[in-house]
Amino acid sequence: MATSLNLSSIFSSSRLVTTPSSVFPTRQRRRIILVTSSSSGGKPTILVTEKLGQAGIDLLKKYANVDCSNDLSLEELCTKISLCDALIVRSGTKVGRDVFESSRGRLKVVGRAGVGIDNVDLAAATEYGCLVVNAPTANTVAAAEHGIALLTAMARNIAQADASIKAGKWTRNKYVGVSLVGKTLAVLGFGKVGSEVARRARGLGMHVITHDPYAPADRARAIGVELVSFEVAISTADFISLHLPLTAATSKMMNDVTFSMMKKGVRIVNVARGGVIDEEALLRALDLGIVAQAALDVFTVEPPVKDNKLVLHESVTATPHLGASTMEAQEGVAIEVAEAVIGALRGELAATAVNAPMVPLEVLRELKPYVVLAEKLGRLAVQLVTGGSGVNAVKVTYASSRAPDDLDTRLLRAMVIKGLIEPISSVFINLVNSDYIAKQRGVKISEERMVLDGSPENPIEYITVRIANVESRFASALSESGEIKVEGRVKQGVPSLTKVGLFGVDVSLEGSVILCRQVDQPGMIGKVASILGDENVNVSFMSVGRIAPGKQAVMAIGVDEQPSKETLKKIGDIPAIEEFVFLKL
Ligand SMILES: NC(=O)C1=CN([C@@H]2O[C@H](COP(=O)(O)OP(=O)(O)OC[C@H]3O[C@@H](n4cnc5c(N)ncnc54)[C@H](O)[C@@H]3O)[C@@H](O)[C@H]2O)C=CC1
Ligand SMILES: O=C(O)C(=O)COP(=O)(O)O
Repeated sequence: MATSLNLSSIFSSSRLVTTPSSVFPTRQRRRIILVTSSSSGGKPTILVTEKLGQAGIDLLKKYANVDCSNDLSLEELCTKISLCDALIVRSGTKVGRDVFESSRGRLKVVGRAGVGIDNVDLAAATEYGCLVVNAPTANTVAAAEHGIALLTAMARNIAQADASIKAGKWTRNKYVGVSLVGKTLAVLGFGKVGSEVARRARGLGMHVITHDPYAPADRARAIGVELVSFEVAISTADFISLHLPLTAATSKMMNDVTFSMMKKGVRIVNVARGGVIDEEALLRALDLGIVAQAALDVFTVEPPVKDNKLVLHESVTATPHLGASTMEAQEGVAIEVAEAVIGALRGELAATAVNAPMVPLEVLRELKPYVVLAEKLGRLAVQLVTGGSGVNAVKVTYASSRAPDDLDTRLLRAMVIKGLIEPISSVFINLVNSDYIAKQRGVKISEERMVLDGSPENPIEYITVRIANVESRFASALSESGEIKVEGRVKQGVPSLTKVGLFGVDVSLEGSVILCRQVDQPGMIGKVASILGDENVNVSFMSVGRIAPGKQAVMAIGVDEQPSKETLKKIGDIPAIEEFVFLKL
């Protein structure tokens, strides 16, 4: 049975909502109350701390008192915020815990007029009951155009030549550039911005390849772009353009090791986030000539320090985070964020909300361990995907002896989506935006209810998550029909993994998991445990599921810490182990 989210009903009535511990930090779990008017009973007050398109300001003024105060110190911001119901920022205002604390409960919405919300402390926002919304689509083209502008300017030394001629020189030989036509461009991250960059680069006659394990292959094919592995992308490209979110997996993705795999003389563009590049390593690669040139719009620390060596480097073209700065994009994001902020102040739902799940407390209490289970199954399943076909068909099965009407699966569905998409994206997913995000990414989620006999005491017996039409980096995770399949139950309150592909296992879903397929034989548990023990990795549990004695078995090992690459290699080198995978929960 497919369940759709009727979000407006969740926001209506008393507007009492709560945050589940699995989704948002637990330091201060409290009920969030969204109210529709300012505490003074009159018009709400909205503080705008950075340049915002006039169309957005005009819209805000129709509904609220608008205070546009740029360049506030933290102290000034903290003083003003206690008099404001909403705050609108771009990337230059740090909205940390102290801001939420200082608001003393009055601040109800933070609007980010752009995509990245790394400058807003989401955990604190949620704890203080403050909704955060962003404007994820209106600056996509601007960022893509800036990427292309940097690519072409870099290849033809435009910035350097311009500085030279302005200094009274007429230097022609020094600024001979390189051509783009026929060259290979690797686009890393084939999301909204990356795909627009790819489309434009094709128009420049470039051969475009992309690495994004989660992007739909048909979208790439439609614009003549080849999806390849990370290694192929970085080692064959003449140009690399970064369009990834800054996540744990992408942080310093460009480092000494990855630079050493690149073609000598590669050229790099970064319009994503500074933290995706190890800036020290880039300096070394530039000085060694591995990287011939770089064009950077974003930096780990913004603004960069005055004598930042990258900014001053002759082979670097730098811009001060201008990706979204076109008249059109700024008007667009201003309208997008203004509508979302006004809607949220009115108590309506924002499709671009990045926090604030809303579920009645009674439902939440009962479903709490299943919420954790759903998210972790999604997280496990997506980590098993490999290859370029992309995640586009996910089926979630809830086996329950409850009558279908007696089980609200909206939160579970949202949490499966959260588990599937958050590890691979810059978006934050909750009950409000999960379906929107899944649809936007071309991920079709279907739900199925399996009605079991027996006592309806437990809301759910087990949940199965299947991803169709993908390859797996752990072949044993495939079901008979070729889908990645993971299944879990709540056992004595603890979410547990009970099936991987065709193999039954029994693993509580905490910490991380190593899955190994092996020839079923005695002594395997001991061998793996002793390798992990040698590195002081604490094993929390082990379980083996086999097809038949002496045949193949899947061993699941729960570990508290992430084992080193060397340790994982030692496990893989055990002769009886046919394949293995390390999964973070
Ligand atoms: N410089 C500027 O002014 C602007 C910068 N941005 C930044 O550009 C970046 C991309 O933004 P959007 O395209 O809107 O985001 P998006 O979420 O639409 O696309 C990101 C893509 O990266 C992929 N991805 C995630 N992890 C990956 C990995 N480890 N390897 C390969 N691919 C991976 C995702 O599957 C997704 O398709 C973000 O960092 C955003 O903050 C966006 C707008 C303006
Ligand atoms: O939207 C984004 O992610 C950006 O990086 C744009 O930042 P800005 O609004 O120009 O400060």
